[in-house]
Amino acid sequence: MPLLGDEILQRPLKVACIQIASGPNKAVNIARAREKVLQAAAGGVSLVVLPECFNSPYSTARFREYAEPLSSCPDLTEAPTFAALAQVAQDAGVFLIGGSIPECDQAGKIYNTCAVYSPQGKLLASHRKMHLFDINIPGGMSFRESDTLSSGNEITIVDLEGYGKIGIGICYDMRFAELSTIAARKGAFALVFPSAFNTTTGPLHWELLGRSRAVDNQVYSILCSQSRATPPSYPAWGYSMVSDPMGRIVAGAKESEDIIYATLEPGVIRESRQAIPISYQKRYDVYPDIGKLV
Ligand SMILES: NC(=O)CC(=O)C(=O)O
Repeated sequence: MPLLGDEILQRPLKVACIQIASGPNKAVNIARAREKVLQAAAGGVSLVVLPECFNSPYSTARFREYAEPLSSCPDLTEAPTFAALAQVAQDAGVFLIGGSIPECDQAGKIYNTCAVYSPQGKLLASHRKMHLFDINIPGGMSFRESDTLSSGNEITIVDLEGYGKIGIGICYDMRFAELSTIAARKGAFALVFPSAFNTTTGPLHWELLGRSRAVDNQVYSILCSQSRATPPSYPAWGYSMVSDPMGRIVAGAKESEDIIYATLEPGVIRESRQAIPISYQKRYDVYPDIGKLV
């Protein structure tokens, strides 16, 4: 893991995180996302992030209905959301982390997938949620993504040309520290999580996990949530946030619709790594080097 931030983040990067809620009308969800990406880009940003499941209700029963192929799918040929993401990345001239949407593969399986586009509208990478959100908190939140979704099997690191590399996870993926640590040890300067925590787990773990992943790895973390919706919709937590490598929240939203902005600075990564050089203090003689396990 490099000590100095300059090596991993080549120059300051202005990012925006769009906190919006999705509804049942897919075309409206796509149009709202486009409008907000263009609005954020007008603020001079180079990287824009959308939240998890922004083209559909966050509901296991509805995912198939909203799914689209990224390459091919037996019953579906149209991919209006992926096409709109590519187009708006190009129109806005930004790197776009396209939140996530249900993706259908050639076998007809559905994934919760984040597509990443270049400022020219080229698909740079896609991440399929690796850890499915299957929980049951009595009196709180119950959810079983595995009822309809399949899990991805790859850690996704994307090169944003001219800046450096970022690691991508989707929401529940942030609870699994290994994914973040592997991305950081492979040189990512930021970990980006399109998300939709909820009113049970959000107050307990959202900020804690966002700041922890940043501090563990001395990188920026970017958590981009859906905004709070009214019942019976999924009660997304909101509170999108950017944490710096010291765990300071440098941009944050409340629960309602918002766009937050932050500038990621190489010097902040460098200073945190010089001051607290944990990457050199790790005891790989005692525990295995996680970066060498992949
Ligand atoms: N929605 C998720 O994937 C995760 C979540 O809400 C949580 O971990 O809590």
